[in-house]
Parts: sequence; C-alpha cells; structure tokens
Amino acid sequence: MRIAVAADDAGLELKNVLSRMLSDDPRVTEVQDHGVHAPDDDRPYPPLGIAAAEAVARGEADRALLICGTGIGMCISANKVPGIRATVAHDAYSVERSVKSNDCQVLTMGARVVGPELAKRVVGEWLGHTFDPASPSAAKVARISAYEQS
Ligand SMILES: O=C(CO)[C@H](O)COP(=O)(O)O
Repeated sequence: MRIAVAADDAGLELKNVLSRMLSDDPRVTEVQDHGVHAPDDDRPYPPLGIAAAEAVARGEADRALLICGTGIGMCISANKVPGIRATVAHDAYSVERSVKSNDCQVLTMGARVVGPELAKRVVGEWLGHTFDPASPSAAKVARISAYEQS
C-alpha cells in the first residue's frame, strides 16, 4: 500500500512518528511525504493536505494520512478534492467504519487531540481494513459519488 502523508507545523512531530511506523510496516510499500519537513515551516495545512489528497485522486497513492492540530482542517481540505472521502478519526471503531462503510481513502488526525501511542495503534488498525465493493455499503457510497459528479 502506498501512503501519502502531510502535516502542518502543529502535526509535524506526529507525522514523523507515524511515517516511521508506516515505513516499518510490511503492508506499506511506499510513504510519500508531502511536508512539512521542518518545525519552522509555517505553511498552512490546506495546500499540504490537498497535495496529498490529489496524489490519491490521481492514483499515485492508495491512501493518505494527514495531521494538523485537530485533524479537522486537513479533513475539510482533503474532502474538497474530487473523488476523495476523508475523515477525522482517533478511535479503532471509527477508522474501521470509515473504510468498511464509507470507503474513505484519507484519514486525518489531530496532534493536539491524540497522543502518539494511541495514534500508532489506530493507524495500525486502519491499515488492516479494506472496503468490500460487494457490501451493502457500496450503493450508499455510490450515491455520494453520483452527487459529486452531477
Ligand atoms: O488544526 C488545525 C486546523 O484544523 C491547524 O493545525 C491549526 O489551525 P489554526 O487554529 O487555524 O492555526
């Protein structure tokens, strides 16, 4: 699985922790880091999250993991990219349903909301879930896509 990651300065430290974890995970074949890379880089979250979400939309990454202070700004930004379904989540059940019910390709987290150990646990679980296009949820997700395309 190819994962695009991005964070603003509030999320940089957690992004680095999670990127290292992803790089060590055998399920992950590539981590694409869209920045920021230094704590004095104060670029705002929208272009960073949008760049990572666009990589998913173009098929260059399978999923994206985006970090800001709350995860909310990254989530709103990523959801503006056509074809992207992004969610903020900090718990195991929500990340599971975000994939299995909603076919979300983007997970966003808040570095000011969740600690690194819980975040690592939740991201590890996230990697293990896949969407079943034959499930009853698929028709509901298709309704979202149809609205977007109309
Ligand atoms: O959490 C953020 C956006 O949702 C971001 O890290 C900080 O945004 P700000 O409160 O507007 O500075």
